[in-house]
Amino acid sequence: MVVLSVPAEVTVILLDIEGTTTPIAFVKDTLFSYIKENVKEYLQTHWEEEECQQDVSLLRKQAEKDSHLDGAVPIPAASGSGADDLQQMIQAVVDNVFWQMSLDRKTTALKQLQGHMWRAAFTAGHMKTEFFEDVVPAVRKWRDAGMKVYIYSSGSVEAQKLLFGHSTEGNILELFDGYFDTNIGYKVESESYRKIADSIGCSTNNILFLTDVTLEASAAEEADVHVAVVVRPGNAGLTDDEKTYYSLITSFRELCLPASS
Ligand SMILES: CSCCC(=O)C(=O)COP(=O)(O)O
Ligand SMILES: [Mg+2]
Repeated sequence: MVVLSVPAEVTVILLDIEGTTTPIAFVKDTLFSYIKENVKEYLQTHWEEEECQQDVSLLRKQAEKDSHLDGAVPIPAASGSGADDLQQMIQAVVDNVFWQMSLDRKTTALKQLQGHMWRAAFTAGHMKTEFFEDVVPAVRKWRDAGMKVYIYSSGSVEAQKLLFGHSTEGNILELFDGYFDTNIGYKVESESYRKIADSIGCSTNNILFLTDVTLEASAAEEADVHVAVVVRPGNAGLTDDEKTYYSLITSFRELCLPASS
């Protein structure tokens, strides 16, 4: 087995979800399919609720920012009160969600709605999160060795807690010291990693970030965070340059913690 030595200054391991702890196939075929199949009915059922109105309002603001993009789907401002107007509005939101998902956009607005929609499916036991088999044993081992373990995903913190609270391994929320999402900043922006370090109360070079996406790895590295790129079945391929440049792991078992941890 290839081993990657974790630098002695690392005290925090920061984990991405999709493509790192969890197969992309689970996210696409289960989580995202659920949204596509249920978004219209969800909006029709929950439209009058405060939480749903906040989600729609955030999506509308995002749609305004996106108006210059090719194929962007606008969401009209609430106007009349007729049933036809309501159905048109709901259809615009549905179309906007489908458009954003077709591009795998990671906007806070889309992720917030998705998190709220998954709540019913997870709490009813209709969905259980899948992890690569090495993930949970490794996280337990890291924690036993004194490491802090955090999650940083584009999925909302609320969604992250649903994922780790309802998994094929049971409720494993206790394994994590905290959760970050795009409210702290996008994963492709270096500043997000500085803010995460501030929030944890450590230096950026105390963090090792594991992700499948090299744009995220590059942003983290620019902030002086240690990174390793996770290569899993179903992940996007890497270029030869990326393979040479980044430390790669195919399993969390390949990480070797410093002796004092
Ligand atoms: C709670 S994560 C659900 C998956 C998701 O919505 C997503 O965008 C995954 O992004 P990641 O940053 O974990 O690659
Ligand atoms: Mg990922």
